[in-house]
Amino acid sequence: MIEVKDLHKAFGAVRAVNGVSFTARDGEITGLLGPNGAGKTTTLRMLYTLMTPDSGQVLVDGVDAAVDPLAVRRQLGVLPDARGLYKRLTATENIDYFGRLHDMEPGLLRQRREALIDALEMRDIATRRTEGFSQGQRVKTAIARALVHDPRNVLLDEPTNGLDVMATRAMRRFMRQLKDEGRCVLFSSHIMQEVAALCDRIVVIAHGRVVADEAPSALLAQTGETSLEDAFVKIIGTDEGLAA
Ligand SMILES: Nc1ncnc2c1ncn2[C@@H]1O[C@H](COP(=O)(O)OP(=O)(O)OP(=O)(O)O)[C@@H](O)[C@H]1O
Repeated sequence: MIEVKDLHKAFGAVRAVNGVSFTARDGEITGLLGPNGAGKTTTLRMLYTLMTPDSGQVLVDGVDAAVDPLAVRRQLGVLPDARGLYKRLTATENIDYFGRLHDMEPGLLRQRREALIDALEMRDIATRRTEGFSQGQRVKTAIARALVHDPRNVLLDEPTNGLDVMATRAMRRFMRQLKDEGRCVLFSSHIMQEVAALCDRIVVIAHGRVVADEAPSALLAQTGETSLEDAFVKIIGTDEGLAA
């Protein structure tokens, strides 16, 4: 479980994250939804301890990220916005390298890596160097690498960005599988459709603030709209929505 309490982060005069609080629960998919520049990536970066908040608190399975960042990283699997693969290494070597950084026992690492290669349908690219990989192939490799140590909590920054329809559908299936395994899955997106198709809970962020935090059905009821896209536009696009 991930608990975020009153996070703030400014870059000079830009208040990128301005008092964000929410909870992402185990066995659920939580979507962080907001327009470009809303503060999603900055929020996620603070959650995975890449960036220090100006104020506020992040708890991962009850562990405070400011107090024990290493313990928090062990509990997290992260697909960052910059996928950052080692291009001279094969997909398998990229995954194994992360497993070794997590001090995994070789037998367990092999078993877990092979299971992820199957689950992500990347057997055909497993022994290829990642240089020249397509967007979808890079995302799959980065996700396998992020999950090799079997984390309870999974953070994905725009996981379907740049993926085609088939790859997007496969990614959604995979995220549901993570949820069914009881993990806490938190991902960011600026695409309503994406969030609607997957989420148990939607946290809408605009201008660095949470403007809604509801189950999809409650979001519709709250806005009086019949489509989630209209609800999203209403929430972020009107003064009432922004003040909510
Ligand atoms: N390192 C930085 N230095 C200066 N400004 C930054 C930095 N990182 C983010 N910002 C600013 O903070 C605000 C929030 O950015 P952030 O990347 O968190 O948004 P986002 O919701 O992830 O957007 P997108 O959907 O476009 O990726 C933006 O105005 C952005 O320009």
